[in-house]
Amino acid sequence: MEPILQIKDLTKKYKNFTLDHVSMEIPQGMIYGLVGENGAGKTTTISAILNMVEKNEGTITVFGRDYEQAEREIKQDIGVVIDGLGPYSGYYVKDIHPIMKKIYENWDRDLFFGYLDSFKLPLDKKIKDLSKGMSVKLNFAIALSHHPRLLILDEATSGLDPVMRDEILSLLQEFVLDGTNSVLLSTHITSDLDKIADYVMLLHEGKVMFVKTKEELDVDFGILHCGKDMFNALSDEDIVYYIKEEFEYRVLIQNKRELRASIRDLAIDRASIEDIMLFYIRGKKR
Ligand SMILES: Nc1ncnc2c1ncn2[C@@H]1O[C@H](COP(=O)(O)OP(=O)(O)OP(=O)(O)O)[C@@H](O)[C@H]1O
Repeated sequence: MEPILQIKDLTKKYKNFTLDHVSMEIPQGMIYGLVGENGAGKTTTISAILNMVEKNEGTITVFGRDYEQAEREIKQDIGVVIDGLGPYSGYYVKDIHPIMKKIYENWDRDLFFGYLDSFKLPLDKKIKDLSKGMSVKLNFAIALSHHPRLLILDEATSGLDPVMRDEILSLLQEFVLDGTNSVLLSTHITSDLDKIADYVMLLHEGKVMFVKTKEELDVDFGILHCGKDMFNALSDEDIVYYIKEEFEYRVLIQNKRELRASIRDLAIDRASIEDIMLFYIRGKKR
């Protein structure tokens, strides 16, 4: 099956920052999470995909077509939640329908009003008077109501309370359920990715630190707390990164299962995406 999105060697140079040869492939039916510290390059990646900033190098293929050459057609099949609804702030919620109908060939009136209803969004409220959560929900309703095949979200769930976030995460899982749609989302809230991501890419200072399936992260990685003797007994291949604390070593290990089988009574904790990210950014290589 053709990937929904394919990026090869995407490079964008700013004065003090380079997004450095980022490549990614999002298969159909997958949720792909982009994580990294502030300034890692997540928004730059998404902006370059959407041709909102000019890239220096690289190719971007969406639905099998070169993005630059077929941007108008491709955009008809992409739903985007990347910033607020600034340009529409003076409009009422109900005004969005006639505007979007002109933009999207597949705009689905019933679907849109269905979302407004299920999100309990008031039709007669001005967009600038919506709460943060309400405007995020409206943004999602807009992004989904033209039957896109790819959703691109930049920090879309930050600022939402846990109940609303959960609702949105369920919506995303539903969106990819038929196996043909995909989602690319960047977030600081790594626990969201623990819940729903199929793939995770960690960006650090413009570079890709890793791309792993969620299953690989769960099955391979673990955190071992140990003393010096045990640390010295580990092989270099087992240690991804380590952090030396005052009284112990904290070690991000890979090959969790093999290690458990070969060394008895080893206490290995589960590594969340946040743990893994911290080790990759703050940890040391042996
Ligand atoms: N227009 C610009 N001109 C110069 N530098 C820029 C520009 N836009 C972004 N940058 C720089 O690029 C780097 C990456 O920024 P980017 O917004 O992509 O990071 P991010 O991972 O999305 O961060 P955050 O999590 O804080 O949103 C930063 O150092 C930022 O200052």
